[in-house]
Amino acid sequence: MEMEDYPRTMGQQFGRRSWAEPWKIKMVEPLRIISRAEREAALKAAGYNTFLLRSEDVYIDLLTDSGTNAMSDRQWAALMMGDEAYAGSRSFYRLEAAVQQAYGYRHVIPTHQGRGAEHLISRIAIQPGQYVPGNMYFTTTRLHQELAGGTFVDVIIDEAHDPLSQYPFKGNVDLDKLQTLINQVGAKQIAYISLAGTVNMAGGQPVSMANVRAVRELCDRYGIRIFLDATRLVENAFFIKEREPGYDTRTIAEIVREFCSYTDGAWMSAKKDSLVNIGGWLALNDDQLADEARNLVVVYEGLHTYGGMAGRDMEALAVGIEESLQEDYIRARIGQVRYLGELLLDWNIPIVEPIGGHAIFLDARRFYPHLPQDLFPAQTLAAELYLDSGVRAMERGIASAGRDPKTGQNHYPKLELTRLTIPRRVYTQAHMDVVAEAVKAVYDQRERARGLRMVYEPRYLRFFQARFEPIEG
Ligand SMILES: Cc1ncc(COP(=O)(O)O)c(C=O)c1O
Ligand SMILES: N[C@@H](Cc1ccc(O)cc1)C(=O)O
Repeated sequence: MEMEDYPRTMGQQFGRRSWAEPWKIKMVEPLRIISRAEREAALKAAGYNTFLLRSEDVYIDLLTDSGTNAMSDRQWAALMMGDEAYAGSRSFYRLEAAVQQAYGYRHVIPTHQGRGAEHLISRIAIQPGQYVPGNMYFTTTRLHQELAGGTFVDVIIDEAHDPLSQYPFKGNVDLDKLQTLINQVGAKQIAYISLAGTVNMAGGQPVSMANVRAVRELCDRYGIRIFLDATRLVENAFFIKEREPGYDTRTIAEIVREFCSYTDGAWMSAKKDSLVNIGGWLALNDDQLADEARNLVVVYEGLHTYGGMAGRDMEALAVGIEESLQEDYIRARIGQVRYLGELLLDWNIPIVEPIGGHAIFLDARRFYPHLPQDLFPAQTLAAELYLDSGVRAMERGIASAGRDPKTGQNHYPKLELTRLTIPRRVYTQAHMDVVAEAVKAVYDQRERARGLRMVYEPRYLRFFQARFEPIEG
């Protein structure tokens, strides 16, 4: 299929007719915008790190799509049905069935959120000294792999590191890179393939079904397992349906099931695709590995029938899984992200293309070509955007990439991005217009930006708590 075949806007896809969200608003939460002088004070107090702002001081919050989703009336009703038994909660069995049905794995171990599950899978499936190839790093995923003694190796295709590449499946694994690693270290030294769909750090880019099938075939030749980060797999399935030959008549639910069938298990941050505010799980097909995970979960998360979630959380999650697979929901979800991205493209503002699933990623290298990466261009852009409009974004560049644990040297990622992440079912098209105009205003003053210097650097996941000061001049 040629790239020209893809509809650039949802509007084009449906001719001249507009689309709208498949829900109406039943409850509202007031927003507040503080003055420019107050924003300057708030940003300074936060060390120019948007993670350290108080949400009260934020107008439109595009920090993350994690746990920031609006639940449906059915989910709120489900909360009342939570069974808060310590052991054997009815709500767990309901969740277990929902995960088995939607994702197709045999064993389900609940966790408080995604990184709880990342911790478990890393502890049980990595031997110290082993390698973990994956389609681009994710911060928490890689850290847990490293803490378990593993070394992450990036085997994503080169296109993923190029914000301008229009390749439709920029999340794909490069089979040659994977084969080279196998040849170099030997299959026994590979713990598993860490596969994510979509790929968060690449711009929410999808993996094709053909690619996961090919990875499966390669791994079968060597007896290597594949574990999937299923956090945004529903969004990935939307892109497969839209772009991959043969999938346009398949349902999102069928695509999700087929994708998972090529993998041996998955971990999940349910705070994204599954439309809840907290929760996660680890799912495995192997009985012995599942026993180990079920044993370890009681050490770190809670009993194996709640894993850190309340019974009500598990009820809401079970409903959220079903809702996430509805076609009209996912079309509107991705459609809203595209709406914002296309406004920015119309103004020639540099973003990662094609537009991905959960966010618009501003390309800070092209936005601020005069700022070297050591002056934190993406962090600077997030700070400037907040100052201009009270819109909160997130750095996804050199600060997020952290340091090599062996050499202590900074990683210098090719992608230096500022992420405008869209919570699900929360903001309207008018909010997207305001955000686009705010980005435009910052773009119009781009020569004035001077960059930041890091003055406090925590040891783990530094971007969450690091503090910065502006470069004067
Ligand atoms: C792709 C991906 N994997 C894993 C995680 C970890 O999940 P959590 O934030 O729920 O711990 C996140 C978000 O943090 C994510 O975006
Ligand atoms: N996974 C969430 C929360 C998070 C943010 C940044 C991180 O590096 C880690 C976790 C997100 O992508 O928004």
